[in-house]
Parts: sequence; structure tokens; C-alpha cells
Amino acid sequence: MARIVTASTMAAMDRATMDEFGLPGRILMETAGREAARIIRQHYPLRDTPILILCGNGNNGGDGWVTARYLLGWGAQVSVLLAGSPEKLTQNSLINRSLYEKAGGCVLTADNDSRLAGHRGALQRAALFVDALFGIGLDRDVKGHFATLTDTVRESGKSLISLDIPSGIHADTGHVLGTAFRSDHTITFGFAKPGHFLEPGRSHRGILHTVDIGIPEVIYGKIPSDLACTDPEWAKEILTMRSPESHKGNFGHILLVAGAPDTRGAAVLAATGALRSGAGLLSLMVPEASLPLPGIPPEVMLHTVGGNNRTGFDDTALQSVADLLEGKTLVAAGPGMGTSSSAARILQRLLDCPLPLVLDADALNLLALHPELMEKCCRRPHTTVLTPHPGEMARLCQTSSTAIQQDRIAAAVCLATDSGCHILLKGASTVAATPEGFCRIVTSGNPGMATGGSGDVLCGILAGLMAQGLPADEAVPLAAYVHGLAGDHLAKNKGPIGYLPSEVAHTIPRIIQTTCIPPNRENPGHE
Ligand SMILES: NC(=O)C1=CN([C@@H]2O[C@H](COP(=O)(O)OP(=O)(O)OC[C@H]3O[C@@H](n4cnc5c(N)ncnc54)[C@H](OP(=O)(O)O)[C@@H]3O)[C@@H](O)[C@H]2O)[C@@H](O)CC1
Ligand SMILES: Nc1ncnc2c1ncn2[C@@H]1O[C@H](COP(=O)(O)OP(=O)(O)O)[C@@H](O)[C@H]1O
Ligand SMILES: [K+]
Repeated sequence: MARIVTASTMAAMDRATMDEFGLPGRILMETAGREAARIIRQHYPLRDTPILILCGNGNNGGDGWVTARYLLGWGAQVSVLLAGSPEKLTQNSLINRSLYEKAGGCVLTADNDSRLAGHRGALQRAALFVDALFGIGLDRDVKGHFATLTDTVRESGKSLISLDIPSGIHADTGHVLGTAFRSDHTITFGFAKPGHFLEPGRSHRGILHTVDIGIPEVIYGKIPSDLACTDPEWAKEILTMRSPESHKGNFGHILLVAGAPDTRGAAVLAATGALRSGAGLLSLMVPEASLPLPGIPPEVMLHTVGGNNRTGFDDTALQSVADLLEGKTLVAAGPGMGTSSSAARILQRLLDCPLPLVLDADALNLLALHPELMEKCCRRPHTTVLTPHPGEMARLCQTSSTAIQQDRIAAAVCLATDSGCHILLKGASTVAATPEGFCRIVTSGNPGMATGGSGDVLCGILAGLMAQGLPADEAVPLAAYVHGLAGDHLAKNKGPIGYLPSEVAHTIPRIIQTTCIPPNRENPGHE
């Protein structure tokens, strides 16, 4: 299920389903609460599990009342703790509270700290909490008795299921507003929200279940979402098996410009990433002072150009660029390239070439240092991809990395639409934005990948996928997804920290085989 919607889009879909399509909000809420109760029943033995459902004022609380009524009907020991103010309940919450009470349900009211303290026994007796405090309507920090309740439940270590999103997590950014629940399961309604996939929200939501509450496809079509996430079904649609008659010329010829003497390993890692992802041919342009290049795959065609230990590339290197561009189908530049004035002149020349361009690391630093290069980059009539980490992104956008991290999706989309470039904003919760403003959140990857050289491998993977003809809007998120899956595979099989970016590169063929190739096309060359 790759569709994702923001809180405002989800609210607009809910409204349109009610007002235009004619399906009442009460039915949507009934479906949400009933399906949540079903999922709870699947995971916990109802008769042996005292359940306390925590309801807020809003419609998220409304879902909680419905869930409570179904669980009660199925024989569960269930109570509701109303943490919101009884007089402020939404209309549908009020109706569903009354139905729950008619069915014999018990309600404890705790709308301030002292009342909450009076219900300590009920909190202690519960074995499972259901969090229906706030959903997509959370719009400010969680404070006061709501914060006390959240912290008490979290610190109890007992099982917790959140309805729609863990309360305290902002649905659009994944940020914690004040304090937040950490759930074992989150049951979301309609479509998943960005906060389910963006850290720290992703780490707070446990197993995610997406429930169809009856938002009709016509409404989704009318209010389209410009967000999605990566998943295996999506990946399988993109990579197709090679024709038996294919040859190396079908899979592109990359010119990789990388590897000043101090950072020559970056060139090796990017080259390995590109070849392990299936690039047809790869030529590497490095300064002669960077030789030897230990670990460089013998498949790489090596072109040494003018350079020295101080600046990396020198001005004589510029003369080689035109020759080296001859016959290439894609250029990737930046890993360990250096930021000398000679490197800037090389980048200027590359920006003029009529080929797809992937710019990473020092190429991004050069764009930030030379506004005229950034302007040139924005005016390119050919595909350009920029792959910044938050620090590089901050320099490109002349802001701080804290500001970028405030809303990663907004930052990536804003730069992509302003610059006309594809943007891959890396880090925990990598996002890929297109110049048209579509954004895909990458769902793979782990903190074990936070090692120097990891981004160089990713740059190579991206160049390798694009060289094979994948359009940038698919190749950019797929490269990050495959890179993250390779990291996840190593974290699981080797250990969560200490595996190397070079090992990530060498794991790519296995990931492509297991995740991206549909099973019926898995074994080329075998009967
Ligand atoms: N038909 C539909 O629409 C459907 C909706 N559905 C469900 O509804 C949910 C959205 O409901 P919603 O819009 O009522 O918002 P919700 O998440 O309950 O929160 C708003 C309440 O919280 C309060 N509040 C906010 N922040 C606060 C804070 N920090 N500290 C304290 N209070 C705070 C805010 O108070 P106020 O700002 O008014 O003072 C208001 O009372 C959605 O996530 C899904 O679960 C499903 O049933 C499917 C059909
Ligand atoms: N906490 C994390 N969770 C998931 N992926 C991460 C995390 N930290 C780093 N990564 C990934 O590792 C790579 C690091 O890239 P980058 O910062 O450019 O590294 P370098 O410049 O050292 O090669 C990116 O793909 C990034 O998304
Ligand atoms: K919730």
C-alpha cells in the first residue's frame, strides 16, 4: 500500500466522502472503530486482557468509543478513560459515547491531573491500552494531564495500540509534539500518513495496519495525493528483466567524475555501486595524483587527468572533459571531487552537457559556493538529480540543517519545484521529490548506514539505475530504497552496526533479485 496522504488531504477526503458522495461521517467512524476492534481481537486474547481505551475530545476519540463498544460486545473486559472534556466532545463522539454506555460500558473521566491521579488503579489494572487521544487533528504540544497520561502509559511498558497515529506524533512531519506514545501497533484509517514513515514517528508506531474505511476511489481520484512511499510491489513494477539479446551497450555508459587524492575511496565506492546496480559501462575521471586506487573494480575504465595533492583536479583536467563526455549516456559527479576552483570549472562544463546529470557531495558543495553554478543548474533543459544530506541541503537552500529537518518533505519539494531538479534528501527517512512536486518517502534503511562512504555508494546505485534507462522519478527513490534494503539485509545478517558501505554495494545484486524482480522473471538463463 504505497499511497500516503497528509492530514489536510485526509480531512478533505473524509469531507468529500460525506458531502459529495453521501456516506455519513458516522459510518466512516463506525467502520474505523469496528475494523480496529477486529485487529485488536486478532492480536490479543480478549477474555484475559483488561483493556483501557483512552479517548480525547475529537473524532479520534470517537473511533475509540466505537472500538470500545465492539470489544465489549465480544466479551472483552473494557473501560474507557475520557481524558478530554465531556462537554467538548464532537457530535459523532457524543453519539458513540452514548451507544457505548447503552451497551453497558463504563466511563472514567480524567480531564485534569487530579482526576487522572484518582484513576491510578484503573491504569495499573489494564494490560492493554488503546490510544484514541489525538489523531490527525493534533496541532500543538501535548501538555498537562494529557502529557502525564502519555508518559505514565509509555513508562508502564504495557501493550499499546494507537488509533490512526500515536498521539503526540504530528501526522505530516513525524515529529513528537511535546511527548508521544510508543505503540506496538498503529491502526490507521483510509490511507497512511507521512508521520507513519518519517522519523521519529516511524519508530513510535510499531506495526502499521491500514484499514479501508470506505473512502471511494472516485474521491481519491478527485483529491489526488502527491505523496507515496516505496514498497516491494512498487519496486517490482519498475525493474524489468533484460532481454536475452541485450548487450552492454543497452545499459548506458556512465562518466563518473570523482575522487580527489584525500577522498579517492569515494570514487571506488561510487563506481562499485554503479556496477553492482547493473550499469553497462563505467568510465572514471580522477586526478592522476589519486593513483593508485586500491579496490577499484577492474571493470572500471580509468581515465587519469591533470591534478595534484593540493587541489585534486587542476585546470589541465578541464581540457579532458570534452573528450571524456564523448559516447557517454549519463554523468555522475561529486563523490570526493573536491571544491577547488578547478573542480568548479569542471562542474560548470558538466552542467552544459546534454546528458542526465547526478550531482552528489562536493558537486553540491560547489553549487552552494557558486550561485552562478546553481543558476546554471536550475536552467538545464536536461534531467538533473541532486542528492544532498541535510547539511548539504541546508547549504543549497541557505538555511540551517535544523530548519531542513523541521519538515523534510516540504524542504525537498520546495527545492525540487524551484530548481527543476530531482531532489533526494538523504538521512533517516530519505525522501525523493520531483520537479513537479511529487514526493516518495523511502521506507528502507537503518542507522547502521550512517558511515562515511554510504552516500557515495548510493550515488553510484542511482547512476547505475538511470544509465539503464529508468526515468529519474522512478530511479531516484528506487536507488535509495535498494540501498536501504541492502543496509537492512546486512544489519540483520551481519549485525546492526559495523557493516561497511562497500558491503552494501556488494549486496545490491541480491536485493535486486529478491525484491525488485517479479518471481516469474527471477532466473534468467535457467530452466
Ligand atoms: N469523518 C472523519 O472526519 C473521520 C475521522 N476519523 C478520525 O478522526 C480523527 C480526526 O479527528 P479530529 O479532526 O476531530 O481531530 P483529533 O485527532 O481527534 O484531535 C482534535 C482534538 O484534539 C484536541 N487537541 C489537538 N491537539 C491537542 C493538544 N496538543 N492538547 C490537547 N488537545 C488537543 C482538539 O482540541 P481543540 O483544538 O478543539 O481545543 C480537538 O478536540 C482522525 O485521526 C481519525 O482518527 C475517522 O473516524 C474516520 C472518519
Ligand atoms: N539513521 C539513518 N537511517 C537510515 N539511513 C541513514 C541513516 N543515516 C544515514 N543514512 C543513509 O546513509 C547515507 C549517508 O549518505 P551521506 O551522508 O552522503 O554519506 P557520505 O557522504 O559519508 O557518503 C544516506 O543514504 C543516508 O540516507
Ligand atoms: K491516536
